[in-house]
Amino acid sequence: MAATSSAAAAAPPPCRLLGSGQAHLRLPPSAAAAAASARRRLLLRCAASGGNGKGGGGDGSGSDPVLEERRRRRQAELAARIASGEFTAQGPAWIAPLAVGLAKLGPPGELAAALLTKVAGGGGPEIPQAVGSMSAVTGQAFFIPLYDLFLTYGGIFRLNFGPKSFLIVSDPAIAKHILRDNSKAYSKGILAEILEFVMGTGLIPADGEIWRVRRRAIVPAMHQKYVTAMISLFGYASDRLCQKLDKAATDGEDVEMESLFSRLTLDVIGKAVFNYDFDSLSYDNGIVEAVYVTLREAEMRSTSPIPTWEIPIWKDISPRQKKVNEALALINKTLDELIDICKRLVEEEDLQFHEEYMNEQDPSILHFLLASGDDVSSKQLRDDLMTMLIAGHETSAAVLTWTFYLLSKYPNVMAKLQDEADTVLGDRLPTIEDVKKLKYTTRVINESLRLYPQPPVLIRRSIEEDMLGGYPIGRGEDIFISVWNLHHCPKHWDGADVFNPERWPLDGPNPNETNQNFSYLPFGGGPRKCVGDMFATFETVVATAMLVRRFDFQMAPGAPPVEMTTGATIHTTEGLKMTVTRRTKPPVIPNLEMKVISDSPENMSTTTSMPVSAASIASGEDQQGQAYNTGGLIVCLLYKEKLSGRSIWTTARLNLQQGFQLAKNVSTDGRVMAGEVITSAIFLSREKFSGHSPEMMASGFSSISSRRLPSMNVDARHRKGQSGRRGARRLAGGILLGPGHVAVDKPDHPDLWFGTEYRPAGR
Ligand code: HEM
Repeated sequence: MAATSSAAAAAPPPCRLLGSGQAHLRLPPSAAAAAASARRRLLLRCAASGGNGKGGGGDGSGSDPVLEERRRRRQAELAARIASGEFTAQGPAWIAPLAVGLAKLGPPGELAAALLTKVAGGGGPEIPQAVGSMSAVTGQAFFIPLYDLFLTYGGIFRLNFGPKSFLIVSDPAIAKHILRDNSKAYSKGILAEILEFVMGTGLIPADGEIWRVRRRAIVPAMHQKYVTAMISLFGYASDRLCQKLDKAATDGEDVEMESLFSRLTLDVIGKAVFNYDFDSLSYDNGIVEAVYVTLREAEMRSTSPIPTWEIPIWKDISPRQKKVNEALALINKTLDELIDICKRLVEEEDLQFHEEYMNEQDPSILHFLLASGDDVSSKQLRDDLMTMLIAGHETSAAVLTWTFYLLSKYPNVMAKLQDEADTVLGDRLPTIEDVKKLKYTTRVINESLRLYPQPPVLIRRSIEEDMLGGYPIGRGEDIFISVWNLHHCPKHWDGADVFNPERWPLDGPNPNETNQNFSYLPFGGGPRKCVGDMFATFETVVATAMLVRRFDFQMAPGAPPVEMTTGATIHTTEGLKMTVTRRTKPPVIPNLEMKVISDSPENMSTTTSMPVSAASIASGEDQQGQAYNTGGLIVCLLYKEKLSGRSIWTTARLNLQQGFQLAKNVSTDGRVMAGEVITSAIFLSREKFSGHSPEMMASGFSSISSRRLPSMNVDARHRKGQSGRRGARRLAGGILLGPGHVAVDKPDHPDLWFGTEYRPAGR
């Protein structure tokens, strides 16, 4: 996103950007009382607790009471301090910072400050002023206290922090004026300063002519055909994450979802922007580490009280800065190499450039830019790529993190979501048509972005004089447009703090800043609106649908409380630790005619037709024994019903050779040649291999793995009290060897089950 950008920017530092300082000024008693009572009524549960479950959306299944209490206390304290007038300044805008400066000079200065405030207090209408205090913002994300101040001071007020002063905008009409109607009067200000070291003059920080030229070059690269091509990239990347979660579910390990989402979106954006596979879900290589070092630095700079990176000698000797410089050098080198490779590809290809130009093998934005003949320096190209990498990475990761947090709190939303994913996706990787049908999933993302906007604040600086909300403002004003406040404003939203995807009708338009008249700004608005809005929406919808289709997600027992902090976007303070369990649906057990082959190799070709159903294996001790006696190989077949698209499980008992034979018949796209079977998984009972030579087993396994049998994801549980997963292990080709009993899941045998799921070959 502009996210980072915005984010970093967006997350102006409680310290460096806001400085420090203390105020002591008055709010008229009646106004203070009214504000306090409004706050009591409207007290926002802006904590990560996910709302109170009222309203159409969730059931509000509980948040941490200790956390809630701490939050309530903090807010009540702040509310009381605001009501006491502690934060209220009077007089013209320049007075408070100057008065604070004078007061620091000792008693004479204090006297001068008091006089100044008194004399200046009698002017015309002035922007309401609040004076920030460090103690009000420490220990929580900086945008949270701004919400209470907004309820007191209104849609525009000035916040003075020591010598610094900011205009805080929470009014949709003023936001529209700044972002859209008079956008040329505003630059990115502080944001550009903070991000210069990593984004240079990339699209997010750039202003003026550079921004105009680069935006005109980059926007066309994200055309409809490109975004459609990205859907399969989102699907594959999400599938990789599913595989990781499969393993965690099998191993019974909890997972930290925030970092996994960060990796998922890094993998996506690397391919999408410059065709580089970070594969960060699999490895932590140098370049992945370098990207994270750089991101952390951007966050640190946006929240640090002292800009140590600007101190002449220190910046050259500090180990931290050295590491950052090395990371940047590695990223730049990698980008230069990718640019060179791409240039060669463009020279060699004989595709004609046109509006919807796209190289199928490399649909990246970089490829489009080079093919378009974009006449730009390597440095500018690197700045643009780096900007999009950061913009498209952190925002999407944050959206997924908070969406899954909310889903864990609202199980009824989760159930609806899973229903939609089952119906629309079945076992397939999503297509663009599927994504359009995932309407409820899209509403969940829309609503998640309302409650947790990424970034929570947009930053601007006035470069001309202007009128905001009826108040004149001068040049050089630093402005924070609080998207958080706009999205939580109790006047605009019913149940503002409730996660309620139903507030957005399924058959209505996709909510955006235009149809919500700037009360909803998930992707900004006006000429600087996010260029990746459709990309990001599809990405998060695909990932969400694919994950919830396969897994249930709950907060892990003993997980640290989920609280917000600001980096480039809204982060959790201690991660999002979740327990992931595979969804086990009671299998529909058909009485299908299955071929059961005799145990002896001579009779391999002789097939006996007899009815075999899952129940015949799972329903009793005798039959289980029988299953093992046939040769120890149970093949699970997943049928895809042609008409309904529903999956049906059944099993057949086969001997080893038969199993291998079947595996060989699985084509590389996962379909068994003959019939409707789309995948298979083979489970073996180790003890039962005794009758087969090691050579035969080895050749069987290698033939399976060379066919890339798609049964890579296998869950097996063994009968309670037996060796369990300790004895189970994977072999080549995803075959699970387990010493225990294996049987098909069955509602009346919840402790006996196994399953596998369809994967396209090679995934
Ligand atoms: C859910 C994910 C995303 C969110 C919430 C998001 C949000 C935003 C917002 C709010 C802005 C406006 C910033 C401002 O006005 O200061 C923005 C700008 C931008 N975003 Fe995104 N973004 C997301 C994903 C992406 C992706 C995937 C890309 C690239 C592929 C991207 C590229 C950009 C760029 C280049 C800008 C700057 C546009 C300009 O200044 O002309 N964003 N984003």
